[in-house]
Amino acid sequence: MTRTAVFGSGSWGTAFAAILADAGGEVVLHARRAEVAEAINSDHVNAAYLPELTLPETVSATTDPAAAARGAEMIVLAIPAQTVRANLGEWGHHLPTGAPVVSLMKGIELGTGLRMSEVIQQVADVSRDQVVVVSGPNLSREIAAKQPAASVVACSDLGTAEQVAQACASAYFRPYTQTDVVGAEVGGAVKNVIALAVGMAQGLGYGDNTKATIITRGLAETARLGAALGADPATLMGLAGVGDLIATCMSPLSRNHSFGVNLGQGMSVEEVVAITSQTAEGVKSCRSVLDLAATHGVDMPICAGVTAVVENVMGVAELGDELMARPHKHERH
Ligand SMILES: NC(=O)c1ccc[n+]([C@@H]2O[C@H](COP(=O)([O-])OP(=O)(O)OC[C@H]3O[C@@H](n4cnc5c(N)ncnc54)[C@H](O)[C@@H]3O)[C@@H](O)[C@H]2O)c1
Ligand SMILES: O=P(O)(O)OC[C@H](O)CO
Repeated sequence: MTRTAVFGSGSWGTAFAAILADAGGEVVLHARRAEVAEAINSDHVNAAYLPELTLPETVSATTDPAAAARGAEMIVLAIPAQTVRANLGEWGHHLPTGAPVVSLMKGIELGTGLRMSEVIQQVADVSRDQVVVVSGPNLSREIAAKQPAASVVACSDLGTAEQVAQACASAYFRPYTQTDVVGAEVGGAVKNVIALAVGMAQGLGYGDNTKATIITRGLAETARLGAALGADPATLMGLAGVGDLIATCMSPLSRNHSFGVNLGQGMSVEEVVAITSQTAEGVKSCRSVLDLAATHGVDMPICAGVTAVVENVMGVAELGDELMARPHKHERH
């Protein structure tokens, strides 16, 4: 039985803890708030994030990072992308030497342009072959309801990817191993930005042609950035690319999609931030994706427009006009 410490007891950390337990593992969740840990231990429920999910008995929780990490054979990180560096700085020294460190985050670090696996390697002092990325169409509430889903488990070392895949394989969660970590992370980070754009279009009242256009051209932007960073194009046609893009852009359960809908319906960025209690990664990562693209000379007009809206330098309606007025070009470019 694999013993795993999951850091971050929000929506995805909690749902992923259930996956690991349903796959036969023992899980300790690290929670920042004592009341969250107490409710998980006494009632087996994380009411603040996933009230409908009853956690298996083999999931417990603690607010003590050292206790969570003690004896863990695997570490899972399910925290906001922009706080990973600070969080690891705080408790990363408790992580056991040699254990795989699994990143569930979908974002690019602001200021450095680093992918989450790169931040983890830098701050937690772990090797590239030890860092694993899990990414795919995995809306936490559907997973919590045990609806069938699949995901990519990517690591430069295939053996480590297989070990993590084994630990999370269950009747409702099907992992596919990969060695293309870059592709998995680029797909996960960019789809959040594209989902904001699709949400904005929906909020403005536009229908499926517009949404399909944004998704498809969003995939083209993702593929261009992936190619510049050395990703395998096939990864972006898979679960961590097009699969996650479809789920996030189409689902009312997506926080990024919903954030965009609210903007499209006329709320200001500040108003939507004020009513958003969970992490909508695209709001921060639009800037870091765009900066990363600029560093590599990659054109990402949808991401640029979303960033301009999020940074309050362009209105939502203007974004559509700008994109439609761009010079015509060959579809492949
Ligand atoms: N929810 C999903 O469906 C889902 C699915 C796949 C991937 N992800 C990714 O997983 C990551 C975590 O997402 P989530 O949905 O669990 O987020 P969430 O907002 O539901 O939970 C975030 C968790 O991180 C903790 N945290 C630790 N340090 C924090 C800090 N400094 N500030 C704020 N919170 C802090 C919070 O207490 C909370 O437990 C994101 O990168 C997200 O894109 C989410
Ligand atoms: O709710 P979102 O927008 O963070 O999306 C959740 C997952 O990443 C979907 O795979």
